[in-house]
Amino acid sequence: MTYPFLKGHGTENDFVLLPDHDGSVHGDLDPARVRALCDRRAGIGGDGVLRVIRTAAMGDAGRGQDAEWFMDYRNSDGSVSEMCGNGIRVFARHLVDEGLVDGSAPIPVATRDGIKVLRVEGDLVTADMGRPKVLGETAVSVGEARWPARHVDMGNPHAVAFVDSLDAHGPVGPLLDEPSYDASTYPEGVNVEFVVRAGERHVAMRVHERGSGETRSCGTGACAVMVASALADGVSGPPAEDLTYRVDVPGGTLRITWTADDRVLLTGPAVVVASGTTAL
Ligand SMILES: N[C@@H](CCC[C@H](N)C(=O)O)C(=O)O
Repeated sequence: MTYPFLKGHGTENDFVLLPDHDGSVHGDLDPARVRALCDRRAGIGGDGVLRVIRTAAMGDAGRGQDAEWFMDYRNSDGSVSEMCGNGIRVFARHLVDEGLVDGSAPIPVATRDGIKVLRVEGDLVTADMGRPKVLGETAVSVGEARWPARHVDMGNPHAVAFVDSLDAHGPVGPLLDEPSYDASTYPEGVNVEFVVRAGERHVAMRVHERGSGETRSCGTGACAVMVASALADGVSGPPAEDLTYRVDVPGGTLRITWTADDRVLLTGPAVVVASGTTAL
């Protein structure tokens, strides 16, 4: 049996897309299948899988969400996450490319973190990620190095640590292993962002993603980093007027706006680069 797939990325955070509009093709999407699809040598390769399914076919997860399409996201280890900021931007690109939605209008997409609204403008896709939750201070460590970190929830959990250098030969290292974190703060695991200042309202980051390891970008992570940076810059909550930061990631650049009405907008490129069939 073979199945259609597509491959896309947002700032090199890459995904296998599985069209399964009525939910009849992939059943419960077994974690072993997700791992096989994401395998960079024996599979297609990706940081995660985006199942493209109608909300009506998602059962309880989609209940009460007034959006035709649902982004059913899995990390490359097969685990489920509530939200993926780059993934949902690639998802919207795919819906527009395939004529499944009107790309000239806002696009609502249901997720495990509720409905997100996207706008596609040329090469750029913006996701309204909703209200950030700033949940206090924590700490993360890599080997002997330990940093204070800001706990920010963007629908999924993040720990944002400001460091002196992102160099893989420095204390942050190559991030081959998961950083240590406080399991009582993050019982379901955490995405850890390491951040340096690059200029005014301009930062750079690396990320170790829960369920995927180090990736070249993380949209929700960039949003968490922007909020933590703005707070460190003296903003005490939702800004008086819209505030935009540039966030550089290894795979490109994202622009994050924290709006005066307390929403976070994530903007960057998103492309679908291949399609085919797979027997995996
Ligand atoms: N890469 C994503 C985040 C994917 C989910 C994350 N690994 C988690 O488990 O929460 C993004 O672009 O936001």
